[in-house]
Amino acid sequence: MSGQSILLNARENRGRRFSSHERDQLRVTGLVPPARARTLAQEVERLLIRLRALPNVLSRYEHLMHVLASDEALFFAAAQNNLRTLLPMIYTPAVGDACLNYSDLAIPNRGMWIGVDQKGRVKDILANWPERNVDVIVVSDCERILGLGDLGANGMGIPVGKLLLYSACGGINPARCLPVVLDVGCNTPSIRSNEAYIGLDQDRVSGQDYDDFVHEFIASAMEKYGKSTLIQFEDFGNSNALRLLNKYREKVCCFNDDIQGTASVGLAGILTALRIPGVASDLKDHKFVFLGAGSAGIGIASLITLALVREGVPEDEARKKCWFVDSRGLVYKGRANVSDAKAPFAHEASPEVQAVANAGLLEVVKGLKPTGLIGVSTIRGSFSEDIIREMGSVNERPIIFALSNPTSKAECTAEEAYKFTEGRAIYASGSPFGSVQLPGHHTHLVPGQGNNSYIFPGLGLGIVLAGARHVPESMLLTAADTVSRLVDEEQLQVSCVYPDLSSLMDISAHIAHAVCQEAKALSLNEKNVDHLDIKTIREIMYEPGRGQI
Ligand SMILES: NC(=O)c1ccc[n+]([C@@H]2O[C@H](COP(=O)([O-])OP(=O)(O)OC[C@H]3O[C@@H](n4cnc5c(N)ncnc54)[C@H](O)[C@@H]3O)[C@@H](O)[C@H]2O)c1
Ligand SMILES: O=C(O)C[C@H](O)C(=O)O
Ligand SMILES: [Mg+2]
Repeated sequence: MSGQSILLNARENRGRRFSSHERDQLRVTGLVPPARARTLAQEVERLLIRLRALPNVLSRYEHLMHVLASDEALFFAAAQNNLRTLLPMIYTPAVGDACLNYSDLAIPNRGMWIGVDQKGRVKDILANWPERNVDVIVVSDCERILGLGDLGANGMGIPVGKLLLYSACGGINPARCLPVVLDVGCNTPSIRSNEAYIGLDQDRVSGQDYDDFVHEFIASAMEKYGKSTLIQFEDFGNSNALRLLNKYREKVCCFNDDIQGTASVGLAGILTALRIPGVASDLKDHKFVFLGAGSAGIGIASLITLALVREGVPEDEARKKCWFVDSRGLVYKGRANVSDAKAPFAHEASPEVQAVANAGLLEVVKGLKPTGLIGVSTIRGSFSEDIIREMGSVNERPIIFALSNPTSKAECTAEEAYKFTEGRAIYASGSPFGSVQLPGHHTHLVPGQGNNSYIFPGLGLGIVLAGARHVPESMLLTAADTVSRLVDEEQLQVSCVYPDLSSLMDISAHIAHAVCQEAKALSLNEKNVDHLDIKTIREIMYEPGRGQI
């Protein structure tokens, strides 16, 4: 490799960090400025200063994508050592803005867009990806990007962002990550009317054509990269997400992050809340009302059910702990438009149910008196002051999770949840909110970020290390237990139900260890995991300037 090609290769390039000896050896002397070699820590500091000086979310996103494309070690060193600062710039909420504007961003291409017009040629197109080994593929058809809807090919920011977290939080080598958008069209006029739109200018395909295309992609990816490559389905629309998961979960090493990753992080937060004084300490004694009965809500409720079954509660009874309100109101047996996915959580039309069946969320909360309210509806403000106050009046410590992303879609803010419950709410949100100091309260309250980013990097790492053939639900359960266990007393004191975000690399090592053990217990591991204790896993995780997996 010539000196110039080293500098042009993001994986090799170390810019001004090459020592004078390396500069001579690699023949880059003269091609980088002559000042004395800088350290990675100095470069990270400089990058943070630069980011602070940039005027807005999109300029910071653009800048970071350029750093990523020119100096990967710098990007990931900055991210791993400054997760609290960098995550909101590359993931939710910034990635939402980035996707809305993707066609107009001045950023290098990253990932693969495979168009439905290329049906029959997917294998050949995949051959264009330069890497021979891929551990994780995150694939989206972009029909439901965060709570922003169908963004078509602009949704690439999501698979890219998820995989950046695989490396920054889960220590997967970035060279072994493949972001994919399956461009099956877009039904959002404002996205397609942009003359610079990067996707296919056509309506979404559906039905058999859609299924065949998705299948061709999965079969081609398996053929090229092997059966142990993990496929993460991300931000598919509601009509396809669960259907595709059920179709492939036993056949392919895959999971759906919005259903299963979310379920795991949701359950982790709930399990942690049980340890806070004033909250019933037994999961059996809880009742949850979900606003939104889509992938995320059904996913969380299904895993709560599994957690209760594990404690000996019969499945039917366990399901009764979860209630759903969707855009048509309370979900109950006999109501119109109760899909197969919602049906297991449709309650008998008892007088108690009928009394609130046609009322809004406030009446439902008044009637059912839930211990927890979980927002997965994409509707900002749907947890109104009245509703939050009602949760506060029926619970000493109400659990209020506003999980919709990005920030602009959160059902309520952290401040609203705390203010209207006099600081008693146990609050978490999908996108980050800062800590809150209520007047007259001496401790500040710290909202947890109930985001599947606590789960998928470690889950994926464990799956890759074990060479797991499938991803059974018990892995999601074990990941939830692990995250919950890692929440310390200090976090609980400030009402935070998740561990410190900046320790995500360590959290992922713990999850990966638990997942490897689970794979072994179920004989799903193609690889030996006996030597993989937490310390060993932590040591082999990708960290710039250190060993790589
Ligand atoms: N925090 C996380 O880790 C996480 C993970 C997954 C999804 N999410 C967020 O959750 C939201 C939902 O995601 P999803 O995958 O379930 O989407 P989805 O499209 O599958 O489901 C959305 C649900 O909301 C319901 N809804 C829409 N308007 C409503 C209204 N006015 N009142 C009540 N319900 C209404 C819909 O009927 C549907 O059931 C998104 O904003 C997404 O970003 C967060
Ligand atoms: O992407 C996120 O931040 C979480 C989740 O997968 C979502 O779709 O909202
Ligand atoms: Mg998602």
